[in-house]
Amino acid sequence: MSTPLSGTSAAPAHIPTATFELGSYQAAVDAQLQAFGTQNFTERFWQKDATLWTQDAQAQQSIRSFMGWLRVAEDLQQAVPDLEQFVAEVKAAGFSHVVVMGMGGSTMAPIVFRESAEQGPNGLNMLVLDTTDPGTIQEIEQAVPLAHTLFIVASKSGTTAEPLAFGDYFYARLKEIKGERAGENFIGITDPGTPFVATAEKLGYRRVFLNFPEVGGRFSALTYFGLVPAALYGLDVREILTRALHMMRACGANGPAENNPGEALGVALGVLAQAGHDKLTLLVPPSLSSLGLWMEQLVAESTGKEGLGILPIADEPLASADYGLDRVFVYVGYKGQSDAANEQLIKQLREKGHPIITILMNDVLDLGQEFFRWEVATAVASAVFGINPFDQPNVQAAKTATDKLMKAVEEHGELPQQPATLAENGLTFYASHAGAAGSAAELVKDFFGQAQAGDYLSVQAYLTETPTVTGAIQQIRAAVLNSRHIATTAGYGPRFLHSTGQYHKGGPNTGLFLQLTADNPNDLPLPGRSYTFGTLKNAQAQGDLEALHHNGRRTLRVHLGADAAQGLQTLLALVPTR
Ligand SMILES: O=P(O)(O)OC[C@H]1O[C@](O)(CO)[C@@H](O)[C@@H]1O
Repeated sequence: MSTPLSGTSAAPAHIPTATFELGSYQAAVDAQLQAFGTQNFTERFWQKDATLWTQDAQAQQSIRSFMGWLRVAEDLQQAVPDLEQFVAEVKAAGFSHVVVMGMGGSTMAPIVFRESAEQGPNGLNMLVLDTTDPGTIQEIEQAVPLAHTLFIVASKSGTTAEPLAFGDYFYARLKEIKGERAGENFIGITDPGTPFVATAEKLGYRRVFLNFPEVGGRFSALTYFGLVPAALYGLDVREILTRALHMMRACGANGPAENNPGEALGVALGVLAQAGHDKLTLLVPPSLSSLGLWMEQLVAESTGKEGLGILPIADEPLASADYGLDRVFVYVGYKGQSDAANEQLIKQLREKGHPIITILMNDVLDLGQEFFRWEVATAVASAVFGINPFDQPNVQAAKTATDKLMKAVEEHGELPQQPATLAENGLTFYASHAGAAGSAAELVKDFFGQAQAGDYLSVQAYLTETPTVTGAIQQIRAAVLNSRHIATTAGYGPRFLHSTGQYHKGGPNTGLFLQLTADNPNDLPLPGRSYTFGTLKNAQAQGDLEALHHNGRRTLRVHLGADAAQGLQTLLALVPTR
């Protein structure tokens, strides 16, 4: 890559346009592009030359074995007739609904497809389950006609606790209805040879799609993990893949350097992050509001390690005052479609001199192209940092802590209790840095008072997702953004553990973590286990808190009591607004 990048990229007409307004950082970005050109970066990238990322021999081996995503869209194109036939078979069998069950990369693309695109005329109603929260599981159970619902257990490793638990739960429910024929309502997506393949066969699953071992979870949007659900939802997967292949060629070794959309984006993001602009603030029209979930997982879990990283900031309320200087704003929207609120904001950001990148898609099927562009960009930004984008070392720490806690539950019947810092008005507080706070108001004030320029707030909600709860969390974010001027993120647990969770523990120590928990009034038993979904969720929260402490992070857990919405209002009243 040798041609300097500036202004609008001269990509072929069928590629969504990208515009870079990088101001004083343009020179550094151009210099990095020049350096990559001298190193023959593009060709080596496509040849899976792991020395582009690291000099560590073991890490190089792992990198080489996880670059199958580069060409996997070609394999999937061959599989389209089979996918179409499978959808026809499922419809002929009388299914009307599909529930996709999995974590992180195994469900993020289906969430984006479902939230961003209309259900196709021949599609099934689709829901996604990616939480151990018993309230949400019950909602899903009540929202679908069980006998006419196809359940997808999606797990690359075939060992992740959550999807296996979801599968067991719904299989037991189906067994009550269909007896030995329960397996007809289940399919699996997993890698060849995982323990789950044997389980699925034993239980008589309708089908198991064997995925590609050389594709990691967060790079799997354009594999069976993204495309089986997309096809069942009635989307034109052939067209999604055709467009992904356009992007693949534009990012390919033989394309002209200035037209390489993935490298252009990756170099810009990498260089900006190194210069302190490490909060990738995503702006989207309402119809693309879930894109941030997918991007968080891809970018944060890939880059957030060794004290480095890029943190996506998704769905943030608008700031009433100036943003900090740690931001790069990325707008992803549609060509020719007005988006007045974001246009107005971008105008102000431009006047203030913030770096801004704008990507305009033609329609929703261009997501196929964007998935590929962002995958390349993430790998390229990681090369700028010199880190392995394909591992997630710190996710395991939280999982291990949770496993240990679950063992204690099996032995003693309950989770070990944590000593509280203080309790007031129905809320219980557990602070990592308690100081001398004598009241809840002081404690909360002290917690947010730690915020410095460049820090971020992470609200971690192990709660049932509802509009009211989300609204209250957004109010907390707005108060902190406007009073402390730091970037704010929010995620429902345990979903975010498989996404931004890596960055929280492995990235820079700039996070303030507000963990929210509540009672589980309508808990659900887990078939074959001595514990409930609620206990598992509590152990995941506690395990992650331990992992955060182990990494010296600043945390405040607030247990909201029996009524999460009510508890959030009480907490909100304590959050400083100035
Ligand atoms: O598909 P699996 O193996 O169940 O893993 C789910 C998710 O968990 C992680 O391995 C770790 O969070 C993600 O990278 C992955 O997408």
